[in-house]
Amino acid sequence: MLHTPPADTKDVAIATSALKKQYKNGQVPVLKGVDLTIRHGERVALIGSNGSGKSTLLKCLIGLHAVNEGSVQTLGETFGSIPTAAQRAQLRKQTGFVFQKHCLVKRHSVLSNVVHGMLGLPGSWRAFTQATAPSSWRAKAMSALDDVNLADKARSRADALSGGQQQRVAIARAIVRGPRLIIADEPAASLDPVAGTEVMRLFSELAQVHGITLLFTSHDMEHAAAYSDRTVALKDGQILFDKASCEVCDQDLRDTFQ
Ligand SMILES: Nc1ncnc2c1ncn2[C@@H]1O[C@H](COP(=O)(O)OP(=O)(O)OP(=O)(O)O)[C@@H](O)[C@H]1O
Repeated sequence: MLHTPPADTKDVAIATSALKKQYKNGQVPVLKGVDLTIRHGERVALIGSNGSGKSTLLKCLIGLHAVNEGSVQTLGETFGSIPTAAQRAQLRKQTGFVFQKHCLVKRHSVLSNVVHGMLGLPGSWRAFTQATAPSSWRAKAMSALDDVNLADKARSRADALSGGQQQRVAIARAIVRGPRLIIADEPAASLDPVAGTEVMRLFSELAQVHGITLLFTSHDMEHAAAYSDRTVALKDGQILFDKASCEVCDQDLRDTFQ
């Protein structure tokens, strides 16, 4: 069952049409015609077996990978193969990324790591550390740290924090510029159950409070059910189902992972 696309395109955060992707060294296409529409403010979980193409799809949506056929529209930027440099800059400005490996600069302070979220903005060399950043950026970074309940750790070295805390810093770094979209690839995968649940809860709440569109991948079906409005399942390079997360049943999951 596929989700009905919104009638009004201004409601659309992400839309793909017959998206196909095959890696140059790949034997078969990874994505074989994906039609996906996500409205602004939706929280969407992308699920599927290992190798089903979830990360590839995320990268195509933000222009990190070239698309072979079909088109992508992300935050109003429409592109075929890859976005232009100007489109990429627009996407970068409005999108926050969080990955399984949070990639913090270990020897920098927590606050500096959040200020790094400003990189890519005009004058962004000043985001190299919190010391060179304008006070308004430091204030935004402190506010983002407050959002993830880590304001008291601002001066700590990043590597002095636990894995779960470091992932919360990565979330603060992703939201510091006030993105319209957050793309998160298995954000809780390397965390213990308690820290993972806390990270997902924060993500979902922040997205809801700030009206951010959230698209995340997960192998944890409890996370997908609890922290998204919609679940999209990928199988064999196509969407197997796309439905309200509260309607996903055991049979859907068996069909996805068998
Ligand atoms: N840069 C690349 N070059 C060539 N093949 C790739 C590349 N990235 C991914 N692939 C292949 O594309 C397929 C889909 O990979 P992808 O990482 O998108 O899947 P996934 O659903 O995110 O998997 P997982 O759940 O294991 O993270 C796999 O067969 C993978 O080997």
